[in-house]
Amino acid sequence: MPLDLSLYLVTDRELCAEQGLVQTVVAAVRGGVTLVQLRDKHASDAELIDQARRLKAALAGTGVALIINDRLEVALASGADGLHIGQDDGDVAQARAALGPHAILGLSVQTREQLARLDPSALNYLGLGPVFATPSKRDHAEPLGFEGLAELAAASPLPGVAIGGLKAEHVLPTRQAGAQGLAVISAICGTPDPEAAARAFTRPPRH
Ligand SMILES: Cc1ncc(COP(=O)(O)OP(=O)(O)O)c(N)n1
Ligand SMILES: Cc1nc(C(=O)O)sc1CCOP(=O)(O)O
Ligand SMILES: [Mg+2]
Repeated sequence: MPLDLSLYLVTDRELCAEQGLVQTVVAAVRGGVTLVQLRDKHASDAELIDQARRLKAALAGTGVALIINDRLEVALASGADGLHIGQDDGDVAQARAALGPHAILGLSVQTREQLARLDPSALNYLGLGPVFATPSKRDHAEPLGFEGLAELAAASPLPGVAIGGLKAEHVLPTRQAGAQGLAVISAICGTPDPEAAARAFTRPPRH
């Protein structure tokens, strides 16, 4: 499955609940989402595997890959296309060994020191953030701003996707900072029209 980081939707249990997880994701993909991450901190493994399988079926034929947040066992059992882990979510080399060479593996990075320590050969992309403070992740690190994002992106040995408080109006500055794309939760999930919300990122208004 090709990796397109342009518009990366990260799901949220509560925000997707109103319209349904699968319906929200399908609408967002119609609007231009290029990659999807299933993120649910409260679901059991069994529940998450079921959600992942339903999402994978819904994404069939779209060319959009499905990534699982945090849980290697769920990624392996569900037939998802990959895994996203943070600095405290386990060992990158072990995850790569378990997933095999073709799966997508992403890692969150917040600092230059973390960048210097990582092994790029085991990874496909980096999540760089947060750009802004966000209520979607209560334990997030110190916001980078676009200046901090640009410093990380310039030093990154891998394609980076920016995350944290990003809205459609941030497409241009995010790209100018050197990120290949934007990862978002609340600007798409939980909006009345996830398709239109995604489209706003792919066709930002002219100034
Ligand atoms: C694309 C992307 N980037 C960063 C994160 C954050 O991962 P992590 O630091 O492990 O935090 P949680 O998402 O697990 O709370 C991400 N999920 N996706
Ligand atoms: C899941 C996540 N990770 C972050 C990081 O900085 O690593 S910020 C974040 C939440 C992003 O949600 P929203 O688009 O609603 O701000
Ligand atoms: Mg994590």
